[in-house]
Amino acid sequence: RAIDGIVIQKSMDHFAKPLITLTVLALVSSIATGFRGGVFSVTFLSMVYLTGDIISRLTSDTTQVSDLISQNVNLFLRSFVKAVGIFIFMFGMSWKLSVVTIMGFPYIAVVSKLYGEYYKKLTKEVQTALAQANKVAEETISAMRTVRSFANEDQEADSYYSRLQEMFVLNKKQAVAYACFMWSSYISELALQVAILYYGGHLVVTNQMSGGTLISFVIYELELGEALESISSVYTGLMQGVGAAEKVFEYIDRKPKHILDGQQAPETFEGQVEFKNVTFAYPTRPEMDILKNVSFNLRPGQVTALVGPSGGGKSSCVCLLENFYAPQQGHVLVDGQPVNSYQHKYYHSKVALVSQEPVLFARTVQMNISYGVPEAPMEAVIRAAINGNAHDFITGLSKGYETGVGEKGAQLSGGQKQRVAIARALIRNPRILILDEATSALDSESEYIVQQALNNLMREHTVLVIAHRLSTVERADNILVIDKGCVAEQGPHAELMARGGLYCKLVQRQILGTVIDADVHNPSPAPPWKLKEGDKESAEDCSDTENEARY
Ligand SMILES: Nc1ncnc2c1ncn2[C@@H]1O[C@H](COP(=O)(O)OP(=O)(O)OP(=O)(O)O)[C@@H](O)[C@H]1O
Repeated sequence: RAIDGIVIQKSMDHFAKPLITLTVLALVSSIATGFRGGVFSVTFLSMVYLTGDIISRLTSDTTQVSDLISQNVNLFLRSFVKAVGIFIFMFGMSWKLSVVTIMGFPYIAVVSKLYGEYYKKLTKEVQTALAQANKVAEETISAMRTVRSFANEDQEADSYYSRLQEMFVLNKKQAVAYACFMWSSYISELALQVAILYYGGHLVVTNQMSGGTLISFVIYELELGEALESISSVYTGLMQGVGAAEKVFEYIDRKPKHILDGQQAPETFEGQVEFKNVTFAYPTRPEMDILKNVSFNLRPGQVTALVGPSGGGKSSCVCLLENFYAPQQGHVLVDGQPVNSYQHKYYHSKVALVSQEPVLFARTVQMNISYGVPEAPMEAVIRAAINGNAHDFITGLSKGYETGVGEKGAQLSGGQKQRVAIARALIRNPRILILDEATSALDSESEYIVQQALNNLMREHTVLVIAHRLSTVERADNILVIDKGCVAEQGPHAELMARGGLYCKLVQRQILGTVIDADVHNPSPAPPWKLKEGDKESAEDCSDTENEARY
């Protein structure tokens, strides 16, 4: 109208009115722009806040989702609203020219759809390749000493490089797809402009349209082209975000196979454990039964030792008692109730595990001991450390209980880590204590002291010990020999020795090994654990070559 006002009517009045309208619209539009920016910032800040808890696990994917979506949804919405608005104006000006414009749309839509799908697929593949590359890097860095000690740096670097190469190939495909898409959208836009000018010129020449209207139409068409262009470029980013989001939601939507929804939290918890005809296979290998119809009892005040050949299923029994998995058949009962019927937090405040290779967290010693019970007072932390024979070495550290232990406890020695882990178990005063060769990394003096502390605990608690060193289990009230997923025999040490079965053979193997060791390397001192004469004899009695080979 402004153009027609000057070019055709040649009147300032006709020109001024649309100019005022333009000014008002510009003002309103700038306010709307500010509002849009503000609303988006707030919305996406809260989105990042919501994804914060999973960000550590899925850093790159979640960051990509929130970055790409926050940047692109904003632009996409603006361009979309703008394109629709412009189109309505164009239609109001000349439906004929608008029809010419629309004719180009199906082509643009089909190309965008195909491109979007392809780009999304590539993005998912890139995410997977990146995750694999990161896995290699993470594993190598966290196991740097192992890599060094085998001088395998080059192979690890090569393996990382080959994963990056895979990603690079995918990135190149993305770049080619983007180039083709851009090329086709520019061509289609250009073709559209030529068609509009050609047909519009014809309409003006035949007096079906004023020159000013054609100019406005062309200006709108340019704006429309700009809006469509930004929609298409944003579309790439959005598809990338959607691809990454699908991966993130795959994780979020994963349902745990073993659900921790137990509700029971009784006031008294005695710690009577019963494995009742338990058959168990790991979910990753469902066809292979690791435990077969296993039944046994653990009683409060008693120490039960699990022994047996490697791979027999001892740790798997611990996993079931810790409620990490559910058995396929049979029941794991504590005080007559299935372990999964107890409330998760409650159960693990009553059942504590000290594993063979305890994992500490990159926090202070005090935080590691009070892990899971952050409200525990300092006195309780110190008491637990004293009972675990860790107090002396902790007070000798530069910052005492405030000393950081490094990633996975790497700044402590094996024995120190184990003592902190024992203190971490003792602080909760558990009713059931599971010790997986818990004293294996200690020197004989520390072991003696820790053993004393554990002995005191053992009188009131249900204790399950997994031991390879038979000296550790000699004193147990009951010994369960687990072999190939079955309870091969059970009873106290003397009874099993007299029976002359598998246990006897295991003992005999160790005694002979130790005696030979002591003779060869260190003829004078006594072996690390004391043998009674009778044991040695009975052990020799049950020697047999087939079992020699197995154990
Ligand atoms: N997460 C797992 N997924 C699949 N199979 C597993 C898993 N963990 C252990 N196994 C298999 O279960 C069997 C029993 O393993 P388990 O760790 O219970 O034996 P173990 O008696 O404790 O052995 P060790 O004395 O060597 O520690 C082994 O054959 C092992 O390969």
